[in-house]
Order: sequence, then structure tokens, then C-alpha cells
Amino acid sequence: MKLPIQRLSHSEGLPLPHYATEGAAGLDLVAAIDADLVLKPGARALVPTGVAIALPQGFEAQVRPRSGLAVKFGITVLNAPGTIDWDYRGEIKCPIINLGEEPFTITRGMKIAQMVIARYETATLEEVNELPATVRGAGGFGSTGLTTA
Ligand SMILES: O=c1ccn([C@H]2C[C@H](O)[C@@H](COP(=O)(O)OP(=O)(O)OP(=O)(O)O)O2)c(=O)[nH]1
Ligand SMILES: [Mg+2]
Repeated sequence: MKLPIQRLSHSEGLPLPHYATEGAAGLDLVAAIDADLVLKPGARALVPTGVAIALPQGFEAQVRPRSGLAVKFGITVLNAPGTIDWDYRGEIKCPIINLGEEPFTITRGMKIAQMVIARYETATLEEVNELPATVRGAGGFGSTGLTTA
């Protein structure tokens, strides 16, 4: 699909979101910040990416963490997966949190998250008095146990 993307003034010189490999599902998003941003352990920040997009109706974009940042530094997307609505025309921003033990420095142009474009359905809700029965019923939250035995 073609995706209109707008570069905002503070993203000058930065790469547009891009797929790192031919088979990558997510477009890497970079930090469009002027000065280094130091996140202390437990701290969070809304990191601008310097771009806005125009998704087609029926599509969303999911802002997800990068596993490398999560595993090495405890850096993740606080609201993962973040939802970009198709009618949103503002700047894509990433709520980033440091769940690691060390301060983490975000630099301009650092790939801080990734964005997956996905189709979604909307539902027409129909209120009923009873739901169709299933074997699971209302069981959940570990009801099927920890092992297969
Ligand atoms: O990680 C995110 C999540 C959201 N957004 C933008 C795009 C999205 O379309 C809009 C609203 O997001 P969401 O619906 O998650 O937030 P809300 O708290 O429900 O705000 P609103 O009342 O504006 O819908 O904010 C981002 O830039 N990054
Ligand atoms: Mg909302």
C-alpha cells in the first residue's frame, strides 16, 4: 500500500520511518529530538518522531517496542501497542519508559520504536441477555493450568 507521510520541520536530516530488511513487519521510528534525552530508571518521556501519516480508512498503525532495546536496556513503549487511528493527522509520538536499572540516553535519530500497519474491524454491538455457551465458559486467568499434564 502507499502511505502518505509528512516530514515535520524538526525531522530535517533524519531518515523517514523505514523497514530495516525486506521482511521486516515494522517501520523503525526515530527520535526527532534536538538534545539528548536521559531517562532515569523508572522515568518516561513522550518522544517525537518528526512525522505524520495519513492511513487509509480501515487501517491502524501499532507503535511497538524494539526487542533489542527492551532486552539490553529495559526500554519499552509504555502503552504498547500504541494505536495510531486512521483519522489522526498529528505527529506520531512514542511514550517511552525505562524499566531498566541504568539511566538510558536517547539521541537524535536513534531508532526507538517500530510501527506496524494493520487492518482492523469495527463491530456493531448487539446487546443480548445471554451469550452462546462454550466449553471454556467464564474460565480464564490461568483456569487451564500451568502444564499440559
Ligand atoms: O503511541 C501512540 C498512541 C497514540 N498516538 C496518537 C495517535 C492516536 O490516533 C492518538 C490517540 O491515541 P489513543 O486513542 O491511544 O489516546 P487517547 O488517550 O484515547 O486519546 P484521544 O482521546 O485523543 O483518542 O494519539 C501516538 O502518536 N502514539
Ligand atoms: Mg482514543
